[in-house]
Formats: sequence, C-alpha cells, structure tokens
Amino acid sequence: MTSPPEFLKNNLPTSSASIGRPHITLTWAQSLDSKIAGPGGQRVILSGKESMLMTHWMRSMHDAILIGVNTLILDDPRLQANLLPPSLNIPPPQPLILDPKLRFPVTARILGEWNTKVSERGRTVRQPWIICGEDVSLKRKEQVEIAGGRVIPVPLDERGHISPSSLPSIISNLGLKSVMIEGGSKVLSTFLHCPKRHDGSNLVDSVVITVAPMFIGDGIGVVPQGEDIGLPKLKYIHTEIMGKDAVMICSKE
Ligand SMILES: NC(=O)C1=CN([C@@H]2O[C@H](COP(=O)(O)OP(=O)(O)OC[C@H]3O[C@@H](n4cnc5c(N)ncnc54)[C@H](O)[C@@H]3O)[C@@H](O)[C@H]2O)C=CC1
Ligand SMILES: Nc1nc(O)c(N)c(N[C@@H]2O[C@H](COP(=O)(O)O)[C@@H](O)[C@H]2O)n1
Repeated sequence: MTSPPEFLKNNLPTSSASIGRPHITLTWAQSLDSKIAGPGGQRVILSGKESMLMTHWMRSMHDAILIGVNTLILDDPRLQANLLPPSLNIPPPQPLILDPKLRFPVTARILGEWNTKVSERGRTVRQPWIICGEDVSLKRKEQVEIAGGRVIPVPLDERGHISPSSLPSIISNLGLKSVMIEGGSKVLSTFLHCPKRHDGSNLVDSVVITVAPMFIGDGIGVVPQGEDIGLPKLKYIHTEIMGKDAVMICSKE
C-alpha cells in the first residue's frame, strides 16, 4: 500500500503555485448505500483507522478545512490533524464554517479547544473562522467574537447561501491557498452542482471519496433528496484500498 502522503501527493494537485487561485478539494466518507450519516444526521464512523489517517494527512495538506454549520452543530467536530505524529510538527488546517445566519453555537468544541488549549495554538488548535451573511446582527456577531470565534461577513446569493463561485476570492482574501470541503450533504451538493468558472475550468479540482463496506439504511445521503438530478460526470483518477475501505480520487469532467 502507498503511504497516505504519497497517495495524496501523487493524485492531488494542492499546490496553488501553478494555477494562481486556491485549490478546492471536495471529500466525504460514505456507506455502500451512499449515506454519510445516520437518521436525523446522527454521526456514523464510516472510515477505518487507515482511511481516517489518510483524511488527517489530507487535512494537513490543505490551508483550510471547510464544513457547513449543520455539520458543526450535529457532529461537534475538532477538525484537526491530530492523528499525525506530533513530532512532525505539521500545522493544522484553518477551520472555516459556512454559516449564513450565524447559528454557530458558542458551546462548540472547536471554540472550547481554542479558548482552553492556549499553549497548543498554531500547533494543533486554530481559531474557528465563521463565514456568515453581511446581514447578521451586530449583537450576534459580537456574541460569537467575544466567545472567541472570528466572524467574516460576506454577501449571500439569492438562496441565502454562500455561493460556491464566491469561495475562491473569499479564500484568497483570507490568505489561504487551498481548501478541503468536508461536507455535509447540503454543502457537498452545492459544490458538486456548481457551474464551471468563466475560463471553463472547474471550481472543484479534486473529489476524494472514502467508501466503507457497510450499509446505513435510513440516513443522510451524499446529496439531499431531490438534488440528485444534474450531478456532474466525474473523471476517474485513482483508487487505493486502505484497510477495509476504498478511497477513490476523481476530478470533475
Ligand atoms: N461522512 C462524512 O464524510 C460527513 C458527514 N457529514 C454529515 O452531514 C450531516 C450534515 O449535513 P447537512 O445537514 O446537509 O448540512 P451541512 O453541514 O451541509 O450544512 C448546511 C448549511 O450550511 C449553510 N450553507 C452556507 N453556504 C452553503 C452552500 N453554498 N451550500 C449549502 N449550504 C450552505 C446553510 O446554513 C446550510 O443550511 C451531518 O449529519 C454530518 O454527520 C458531514 C461531513 C462529512
Ligand atoms: N473521513 C470521515 N470518515 C468518517 O467516518 C466520518 N464520520 C467523517 N466525518 C467528518 O469528520 C468530522 C469529524 O472530525 P473530527 O474527528 O472531530 O476531527 C465530521 O464533522 C465530518 O466532517 N469523515
């Protein structure tokens, strides 16, 4: 088996030097029946330890890791690269939360760790940055900032979303060169469906899918019900077996 960093370096173009814009990787772990979580959004451990380690390597190879606010609320994730050996001193990615209405709970673990693990700041813990709509109230913005989050207001699209096409400039303006988008299903769906850029290139550079040999049944699909029409064709790049899981890398055609 190729080592996770080798596998990623060989198949993922995460260096922005050549294209002059941020690299965007879309990734998720799914069951054989295309579910990413259980009923009501209950978190399910799909990845085995080998593919989970690969995911943490992938996190460390991107400047930022992005999730939707529902994932933050439902999973209360840490979004670090803490499975990598600490001796490597690899800085963790910058967590970004897409949160148009600023629903971010100030009790989130990611914020608690930022506030309490002061000695680990920059090494394993980063301040959560929350991207919200420009129309959120000053009071709510202050609440989140006082609790320790950085709030970044941006214009919203007609659906009240942070438009996928606006992400590259948001990312660049924040000084970030690559972003790994981890979900959940609503966010994955909008980025899978997003149109090409003006220059004909794809907004999403790579798609990395971990497939676990299990069924979930009732649960949250990779894309929400009704949004499975018009999904893009993917160009196959490579598959690697990691423990019990298959990890496939594709790009959009
Ligand atoms: N197995 C896996 O790899 C992963 C599973 N999950 C699961 O996904 C579930 C949550 O997924 P969802 O409920 O679909 O929520 P989500 O995490 O996709 O968040 C959706 C929210 O993000 C905001 N948003 C801002 N800009 C958006 C845009 N451009 N497109 C879409 N949403 C935008 C909106 O407020 C929207 O309601 C959880 O159950 C979690 O466990 C989440 C990540 C990875
Ligand atoms: N790669 C992967 N495999 C799974 O089995 C998962 N459930 C997920 N979920 C994603 O990872 C986040 C949790 O991260 P932490 O371990 O807390 O750092 C979760 O919020 C999903 O984005 N991913």
